[in-house]
Formats: sequence, structure tokens, C-alpha cells
Amino acid sequence: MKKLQGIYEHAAQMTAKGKVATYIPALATANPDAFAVSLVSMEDKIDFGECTQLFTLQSVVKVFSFMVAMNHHGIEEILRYVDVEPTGDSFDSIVRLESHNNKPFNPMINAGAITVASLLPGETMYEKVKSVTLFLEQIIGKKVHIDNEVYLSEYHAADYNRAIAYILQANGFLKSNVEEALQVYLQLCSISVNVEDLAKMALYFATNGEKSTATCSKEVIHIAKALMFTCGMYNASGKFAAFIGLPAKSGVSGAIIAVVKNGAIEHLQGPIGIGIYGPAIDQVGNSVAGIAFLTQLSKEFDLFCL
Ligand SMILES: NC(=O)CC[C@H](N)C(=O)O
Repeated sequence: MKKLQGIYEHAAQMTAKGKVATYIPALATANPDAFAVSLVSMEDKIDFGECTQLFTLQSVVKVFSFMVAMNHHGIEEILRYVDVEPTGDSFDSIVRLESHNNKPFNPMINAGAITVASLLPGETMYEKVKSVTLFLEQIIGKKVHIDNEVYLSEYHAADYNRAIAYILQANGFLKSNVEEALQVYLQLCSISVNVEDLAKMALYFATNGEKSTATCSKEVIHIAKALMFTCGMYNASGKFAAFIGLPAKSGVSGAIIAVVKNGAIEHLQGPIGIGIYGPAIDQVGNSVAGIAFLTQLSKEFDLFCL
């Protein structure tokens, strides 16, 4: 345990180098020094820091809503609305909505995720949100709730996302109206979890969902993992793939999931899911302590997946 403890303690010091997100007012109240990590295998788990602390998923949810939409409509249909190509731009960038036939480049950027939100199964906003929360509840094994304060806070500061949604609608990529797509998207971003929940979400990918009641085709899980590897860490995804080498997804709340298909970390063996919460983020939007932790962890325990 000593090596892992050392990696955690070293990374915890890095929180000072980041800042909590403030563009969503409710996120600005997070404790910048918070840093919690959970690692789970099929048999065991290791936790560091305050593991019961709740926070919102933010962009981490994008992977799961994409999977629910693909499971429902089929891969080919979803690919008509959103591509699987990295952008190298920031997650909220609007510039490429005028290239590439106006199609969102991938479901990990806001444009793609808002499109996916409009495609979720269900007639109403409530049913669309429910389709994703149910999927997550099956993966985590407990009920999840939406943090209404964070949702409303972002909803009232959502000009940028609303602008993206209007462009998408004008170009024929939304299956619902702008407000509904936006509300579904923002409610999904506001799903509240702790790091152990995140670790279980990551373990789902590590095991290809094999022992879970959350059904998803293997092909969809593969696509989701490939997207995490190529686009999961915003416009730092290339560096993350090159220097850490794990499929991962982050959110501006400071959440990260990282997937170890087959590893040995202290007494954990085989598929391992990693969940991280460190709200002090860098300029790209990734948890500074989280990146520091995963960089050293991957190196010390030889986790590079390729
Ligand atoms: N990168 C993120 O986590 C972004 C999610 C956030 N809800 C937004 O749309 O801006």
C-alpha cells in the first residue's frame, strides 16, 4: 500500500496548482483542496480521501448517455447525428459546427452531447433523463439523484450551450426542441455521485459490462472506450493517451473515470475501475491532482493499455 499511498499524497499536493470551475456558479463553492480516489476490482477496493463526498458528473455522463442512445437507436443511426472524430478544440467550442457537414465531431464535446440528449429514448424530458439514470443505477447498484442546485445554476448561465443548441437545431441535428435538449443535457450533467460510484462506472468498462445487469452491446462499449481514449480528456486527450495510456473521461466538477482492463495495483488484480474527485482543475478542464495521480500510477504499475 505504501507505493500507492505515496502516489496519492504526492498528487494531493497538486490541488494548489488548479482552480475550481466558476462558470457554473454552484461549482465555485467546491473545496479546492478536496482530493479523493477510489480503485475497485471485482473483489476488492482501495479508497483515499473523503469517499462519501458527493459531486456532479458533468461531462463524465456524456459517455453513458451516448451508450444509452446507441443501444436504443443502433450504432448506424446515431452516427448520422454525431461522429467519432477528435477535435483538439475545447469542449464547448462552436467553431467546427460550420465544417464537416455541420455534424458534431464527437459525443464528448458539448455539441455532440446536446445532440445525443435530444436522441435519448422517451417522449418527455423526464423519460429521457430517466433512461440514463436507470442505466447508471444498474451499473452502480444504487439510486442516483440530480443535484437541482447545480442544475438550476447552470441552466441560468447556459448561454453558450444554448447558442450551440440553436446552431444544431438550425442544421437539423436536434430531435427535440432546443430547451428540451438543453434541459435534458444539463440535468444529466448534474447527476450526483461519489468516487466509489465513479470507480464502479469505470469498472463497467474494464469488464466490458460482463457481470453487470446494465445491458449494453459489446460493440457499443468498445466505441465508448475508444471515444474516451481519443476524446475523453478534452483537448488534452492526445497527451493523456500518450503519457498515461488509459481510456478516461473527465468533467469540470473535477471528476475522472479511468479504465484499467487488466492490471495489478497493490492487492487489486485484473480489471480495475478508477474514480477520482479533485475539483481544482487546469485550463483545459481536467483535475490537476487527478492527472498527477494517474500519470504516476500508470508509470509505477505499468498500466499503459496499448
Ligand atoms: N466539461 C464539462 O464537464 C462540461 C459540462 C458542463 N455541464 C457544460 O456544459 O459546460
